[in-house]
Amino acid sequence: MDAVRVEHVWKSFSSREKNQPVLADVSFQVKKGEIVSILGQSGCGKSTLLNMIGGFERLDSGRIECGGTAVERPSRKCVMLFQHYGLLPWRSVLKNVELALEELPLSPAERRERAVEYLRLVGLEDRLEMFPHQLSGGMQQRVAIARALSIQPELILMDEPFAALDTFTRYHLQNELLRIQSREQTTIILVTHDIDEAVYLSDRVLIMGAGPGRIHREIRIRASRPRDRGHDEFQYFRKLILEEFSFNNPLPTVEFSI
Ligand SMILES: Nc1ncnc2c1ncn2[C@@H]1O[C@H](COP(=O)(O)OP(=O)(O)OP(=O)(O)O)[C@@H](O)[C@H]1O
Repeated sequence: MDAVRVEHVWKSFSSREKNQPVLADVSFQVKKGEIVSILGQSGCGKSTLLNMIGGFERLDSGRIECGGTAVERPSRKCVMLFQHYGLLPWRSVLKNVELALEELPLSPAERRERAVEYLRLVGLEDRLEMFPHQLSGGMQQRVAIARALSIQPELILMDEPFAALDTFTRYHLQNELLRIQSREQTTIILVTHDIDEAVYLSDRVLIMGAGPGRIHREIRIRASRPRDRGHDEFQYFRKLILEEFSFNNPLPTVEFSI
């Protein structure tokens, strides 16, 4: 069974002056345990699509299913991870993760145990009592990842989760995410602007075009894991995606005509 089904989804936003079509007839499926990235230029509707899958935004028409059930509102089956970690500054690392578990049927001791287990997975077991402002950006995002995973969701939606981090921290966290994802077999849909990130993490990349947003190509990344960013295979997929956006070999601009 598909973990996520997006079927013929249309969406527009209306203001007093006009009706702006944002998504037109978007359909795709994601299998359980798959990592799918959505790439597209700014404003093509990627975040809107992610918000609709998460149940935060209504569709105009079409249907979205998560785990075989129509998505009508946010649910615990699916968590969202953003670029800005969304931690509560007045709660310790441990308490931030425990907070996410409060609605689950766990005793306080079990809640603590689960939070510590996931913080250990992201290498933060020695920072439990620290507050977010005492951590680096990469560590704060690790807390957010631990918090998202600790709920043991069926689906994680990520909206440019590593965009605010420096390259080395980003690479490190991408590896950690893959390691944990393969253990938990969590399904991930990731919105990113970073072509390398999409090739490194994904089983498939969906390329969106704008005006209104549509998926105009799907690229299956048939590269073995763990992936090597310097390998020809990696460069092949990178180039394929760059060509989709016409970033390779741009036409020379004529400066003077005589
Ligand atoms: N709540 C809203 N009300 C009105 N228009 C909106 C709303 N949310 C998004 N839009 C518009 O919908 C379009 C798509 O926005 P969206 O944020 O989904 O794009 P995006 O592809 O994620 O962009 P970016 O890559 O820059 O984050 C934009 O033109 C945006 O202005």
